[in-house]
Amino acid sequence: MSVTGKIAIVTGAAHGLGKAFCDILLKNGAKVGLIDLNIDQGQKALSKLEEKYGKNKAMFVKCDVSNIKAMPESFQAIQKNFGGLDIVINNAGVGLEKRDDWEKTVDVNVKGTIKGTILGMEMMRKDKGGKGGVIVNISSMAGLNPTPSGPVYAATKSAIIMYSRSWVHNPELAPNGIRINILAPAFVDTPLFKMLENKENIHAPAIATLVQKKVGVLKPEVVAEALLELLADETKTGAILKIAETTGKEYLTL
Ligand SMILES: NC(=O)C1=CN([C@@H]2O[C@H](COP(=O)(O)OP(=O)(O)OC[C@H]3O[C@@H](n4cnc5c(N)ncnc54)[C@H](O)[C@@H]3O)[C@@H](O)[C@H]2O)C=CC1
Ligand SMILES: CCC(=O)/C=C/C=C\C[C@@H](O)/C=C/C=C/C=C\[C@@H](O)CCCC(=O)O
Repeated sequence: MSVTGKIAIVTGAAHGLGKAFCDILLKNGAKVGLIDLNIDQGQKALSKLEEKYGKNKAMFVKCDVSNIKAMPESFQAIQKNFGGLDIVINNAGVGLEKRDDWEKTVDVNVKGTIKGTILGMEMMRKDKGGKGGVIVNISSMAGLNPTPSGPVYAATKSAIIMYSRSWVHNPELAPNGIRINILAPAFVDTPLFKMLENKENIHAPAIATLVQKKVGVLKPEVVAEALLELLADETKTGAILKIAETTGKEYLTL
């Protein structure tokens, strides 16, 4: 499936990976709805993308994806504005771990991704008036391996993998034209990664440093190329694409 002419939603689009995903989608001729809870940074990201790719191809909608009651309105606003929906990237995620705010990590990473998947399926299913489409849920290598620096974060990223793959095994999905894939990057150079460099924010910082040396740090643009591959290859559903700077890309079978 070429993304040219397709309509996409990217959550957590103001910074880091989300912004890079919007960039590559627009570069390849898609229209993109950016969702983020940060209005200032969301508008800034939109302005930069408009400078590069022109007006009316992207829009920004403020939404906190941990507020699942607010999410339908944001998805519907994008669908209505562009006249359809073909691609959903559930990317918004946080790594709050050390303090009492760990519940936020569950709310954003798990509840936000689940609700985004439900909305994507409802809006794109052929038996509900959609044309079919593809959902990519952003997990992490931390969802595949024990991660002492962030047990809560790792649990949320594992949950994303099995939630997504469970839907793929539902016999209603393929006939309705819905594919769901999972992208599992190791460290990527984003504001979230910079937050991890402050050892106050993570458990077992010495282990985190060792792991980082082992897996390296990816550029967001490289991960965005991998996303494009998961979107474009129509044979891929239930795929888990792992990517790390030192070892490159690898499709996993669980
Ligand atoms: N940076 C890394 O090393 C890796 C990141 N990931 C995952 O990739 C995704 C993106 O991460 P980064 O770009 O690194 O993070 P980031 O912190 O640089 O950007 C995340 C964006 O999500 C937004 N956001 C946070 N909470 C939100 C909420 N409740 N509702 C809506 N928007 C919200 C933020 O405002 C920000 O714009 C996350 O799911 C993260 O877990 C996965 C593997 C590695
Ligand atoms: C504060 C909690 C936390 O750790 C948050 C992390 C947030 C983002 C970065 C994360 O998504 C990247 C993880 C990369 C992990 C890479 C490897 C691990 O899976 C452990 C591998 C262990 C080994 O090979 O020995």
